[in-house]
Amino acid sequence: MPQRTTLRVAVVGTGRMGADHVRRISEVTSGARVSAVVDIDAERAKGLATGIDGCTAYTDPAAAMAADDVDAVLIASPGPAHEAALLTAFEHDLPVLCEKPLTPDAASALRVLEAEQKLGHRRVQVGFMRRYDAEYMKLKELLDSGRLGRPLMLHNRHRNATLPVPGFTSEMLINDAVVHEMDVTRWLLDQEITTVTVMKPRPSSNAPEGLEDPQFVIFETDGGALVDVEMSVNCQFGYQVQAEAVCENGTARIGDGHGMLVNSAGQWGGSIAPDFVARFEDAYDREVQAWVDATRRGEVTGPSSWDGYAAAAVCEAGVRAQAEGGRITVELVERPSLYR
Ligand SMILES: NC(=O)C1=CN([C@@H]2O[C@H](COP(=O)(O)OP(=O)(O)OC[C@H]3O[C@@H](n4cnc5c(N)ncnc54)[C@H](O)[C@@H]3O)[C@@H](O)[C@H]2O)C=CC1
Ligand SMILES: O=C1[C@@H](O)[C@H](O)[C@@H](O)[C@H](O)[C@H]1O
Repeated sequence: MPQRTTLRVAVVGTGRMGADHVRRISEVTSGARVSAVVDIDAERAKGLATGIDGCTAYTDPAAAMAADDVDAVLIASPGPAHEAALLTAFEHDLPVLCEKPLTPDAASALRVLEAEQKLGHRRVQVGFMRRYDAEYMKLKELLDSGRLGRPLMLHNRHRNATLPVPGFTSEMLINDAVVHEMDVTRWLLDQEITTVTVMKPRPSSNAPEGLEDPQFVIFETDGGALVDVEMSVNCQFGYQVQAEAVCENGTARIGDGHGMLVNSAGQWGGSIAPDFVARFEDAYDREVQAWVDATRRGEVTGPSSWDGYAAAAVCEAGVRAQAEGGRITVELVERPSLYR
């Protein structure tokens, strides 16, 4: 299929992630440019648009998506605003890269699935960027090769130095953060998560009053694997994401560090990224490039709306497990043929 000319992208939401994606598309990604930025904060949108040739600032996502110079949409507004933006993009049959979460709950994610099915073709890539991280990709390749035998367990650690955003809640540890482990579990193992259990130690004294941090989350899968996630948003020392697969004939672990190991002044060691923007910079670059390349070929690849829905359903079970205790069963509808 012939490549389309430069893809003209509207970026909806220009906060931390949106502004970073605007920079990425303008300076790193090939084959695309930012033709519109949208933010309910007019000054923020105007400030960004001013520095980019041929870029218009909007406060209304629908107005941007109706513009003649918009071919595709990158949604980076907060989760609760995603459904409306996605449905508007579908009205214009525009391809979308939607930051995680697809939507904040399973019912709204199902509405998105239904609307996309009415179009008759996939339009959405969900921003589960770990699938584009070099280390996660290697782990996936190894597990798929079968060299280590069947995966039995996956141990994960997901640590943020400090609260990712002010006002972070105990539920957000699940919905906003562990949602990444839900996606990588489903993707790495190619299995659905069937139950969620959440256990909580005594909260860290670094956590603000009322925040249950850290939390220990356990998934069971329909392939018989057991997965644990230690989740913290107050670990203080840096941003650390690790995963260890325990298989029948061996184990494989990623996330132990990058770059140099230095011996100096009686110490040995490397450095730890300060935050997700630094740790996953390459993954975001690869994710956006993959989306642009696929869109220019007229294809949709990567995590689908189904993956977004499945993660939302696991999040719901996780939040119930937090509140009620015990093992909560994940309720999933049957996978529609569009996503098989
Ligand atoms: N993949 C990843 O590792 C990460 C993904 N995210 C996701 O990215 C999205 C954005 O998160 P942040 O950039 O951290 O949030 P943020 O709060 O920094 O920025 C959100 C921006 O959207 C604007 N906004 C709010 N409602 C809007 C609407 N209806 N239409 C247009 N603009 C609107 C706000 O004014 C703000 O400028 C979220 O879905 C979040 O979960 C965030 C951090 C990391
Ligand atoms: O998606 C992300 C944030 O929204 C979330 O708040 C962080 O905990 C995660 O580490 C990051 O990847």
